[in-house]
Amino acid sequence: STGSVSASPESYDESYLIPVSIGGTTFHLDLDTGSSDLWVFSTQQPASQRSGHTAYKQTGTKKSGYTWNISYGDGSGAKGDVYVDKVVVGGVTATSQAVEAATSVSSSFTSDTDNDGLIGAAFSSINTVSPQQQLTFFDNVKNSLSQKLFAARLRYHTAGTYDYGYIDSSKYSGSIHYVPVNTANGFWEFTASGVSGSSIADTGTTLLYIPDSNVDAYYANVDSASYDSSQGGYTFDCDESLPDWTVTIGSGSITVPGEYINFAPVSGNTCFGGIQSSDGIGFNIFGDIFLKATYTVFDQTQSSPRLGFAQG
Ligand SMILES: Cc1nn(C)c(C)c1CC(=O)Nc1ccccn1
Repeated sequence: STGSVSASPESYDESYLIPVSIGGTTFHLDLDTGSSDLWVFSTQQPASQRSGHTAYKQTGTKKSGYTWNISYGDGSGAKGDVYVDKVVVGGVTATSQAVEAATSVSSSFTSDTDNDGLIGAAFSSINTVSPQQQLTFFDNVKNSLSQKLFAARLRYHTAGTYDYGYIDSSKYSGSIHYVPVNTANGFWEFTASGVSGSSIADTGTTLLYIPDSNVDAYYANVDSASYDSSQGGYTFDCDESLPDWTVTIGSGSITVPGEYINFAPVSGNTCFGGIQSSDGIGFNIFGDIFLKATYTVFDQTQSSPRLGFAQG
């Protein structure tokens, strides 16, 4: 089988949401290649915590005694209990998917009323369900796909797609360049030339986080840029045109247009940069600012997983 689903950006491309059918109800979830839990808002939460969200009404079978608790690097988090239900994404069906229903979520999730939860697409080795880890949607369906892969085509300020089971050559230019993936930490982890340390391809993270030295070198070419500790990153005049950022990954190179690196206004005519420091995180994060310039293939067709990057 194959499938494709639209990925619609929230304002400023803060995240990209896909429609997911769970037990016959449609939820709008953030497909996150940086985590491995499929969790949704649920009627088990206080009404005030889930106001404005589509909430799961336990249509599936409860897995008694199973719980989950996830914390994300930005300090957000959620927890709850576990059901098994039918999940459909872009026409691809997992008949018995672990659906993690929230009993509590942190404030940033409650306040983002477009987002009804996350569908993780990293490796199942970092799923947080206890006492038995559960499989991601992709792990559950990959054997039924024509090819064991999915591909992300996120776009700047407009809807993109996630393709399942096939590569759509109309969505990129040039060729796809593949690099090996280190799965030891459960992420789609790879090495990028000229960017020190390990990097992860993470659709669930908004910005592009790279080492200080690369960040400083980039903003040295932006006259109005400075590091603003009150905002927690580099800011600049919203009207200043920004340089492109190019990186070599394997035998290919990807260019992020400067326009994509103006993330959003933070106050008046001051804008927050899409490139920020990964120092303190432990790895670099190639989030949406980068991914929206690419067609990225999350590929398990070989004996070892690999990532493919092409210019979008
Ligand atoms: C790891 C990390 N450190 N820091 C500062 C950031 C922003 C991250 C990435 C992160 O938190 N991503 C995320 C957040 C919520 C849901 C899904 N993904």
